[in-house]
Amino acid sequence: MVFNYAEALWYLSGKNDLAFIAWYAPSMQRYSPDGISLPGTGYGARLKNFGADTFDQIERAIDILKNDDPDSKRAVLQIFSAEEDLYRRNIDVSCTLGLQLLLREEKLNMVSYMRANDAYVGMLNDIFSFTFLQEYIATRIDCKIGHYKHQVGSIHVYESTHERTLELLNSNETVPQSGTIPLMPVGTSPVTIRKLLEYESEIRSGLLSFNDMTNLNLTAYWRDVLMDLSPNQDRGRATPKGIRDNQSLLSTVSY
Ligand SMILES: O=c1ccn([C@H]2C[C@H](O)[C@@H](COP(=O)(O)O)O2)c(=O)[nH]1
Repeated sequence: MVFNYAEALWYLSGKNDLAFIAWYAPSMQRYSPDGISLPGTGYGARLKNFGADTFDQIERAIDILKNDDPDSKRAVLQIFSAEEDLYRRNIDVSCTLGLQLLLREEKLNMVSYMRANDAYVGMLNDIFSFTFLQEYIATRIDCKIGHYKHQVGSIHVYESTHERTLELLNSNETVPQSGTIPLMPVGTSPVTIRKLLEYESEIRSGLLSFNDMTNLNLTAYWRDVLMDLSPNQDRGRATPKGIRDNQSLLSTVSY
């Protein structure tokens, strides 16, 4: 879960720097072609700084659905770029083509379109971060969350995780369902996200300790997220977990 919140915030930072995400998951270094960035997997740069004009697609989608055309079929967050090097020499090509937002009956639905998804390692992370984004946008529009549809061209597992995948599928393990699911607080804004990102950077620099976090001027939900990111967090503590909710929202996951 720590990685999930870190990845979601990393996307909202609008950057694709390796330093941020590798702090939570050092294995991400493997996918960086230059040791500095993740040009394909760092979706935040595409979402919030698309192309030469560094266009913020998230703010545009919110503006369209809020102020231009709530019924729009055009609120698409484009991630994959035709300019990416698709040859094997490139180790980091975007797996997500784009995310579509559809506001219907006052609920915000999301459809994700992926060219490829690793069902064992990548899928849950992707579903977490995309539905987190869906919830963030719904909060900004001030509407309820609708369905989430996950569309994938090639969904697969690798030989290295094949055994573990089969074990998981054959086990009786179930996902614990909690009674109440905290929702992202009303009033969450770009200012909130900016503040969170500043605090997150202080966590990585060792300037913000777990104990300092109790005094931050943040709602309990966002304080819990930050506490989750802290290296000296209390791992037994209950935290807001969007992912539990996501499972019931999924309408299709296998193709
Ligand atoms: O957000 C992501 C990014 C990558 N991958 C996985 C899918 C593929 O298994 C692999 C990328 O392989 P290529 O198709 O780029 O070779 O990474 C995901 O599942 N989700």
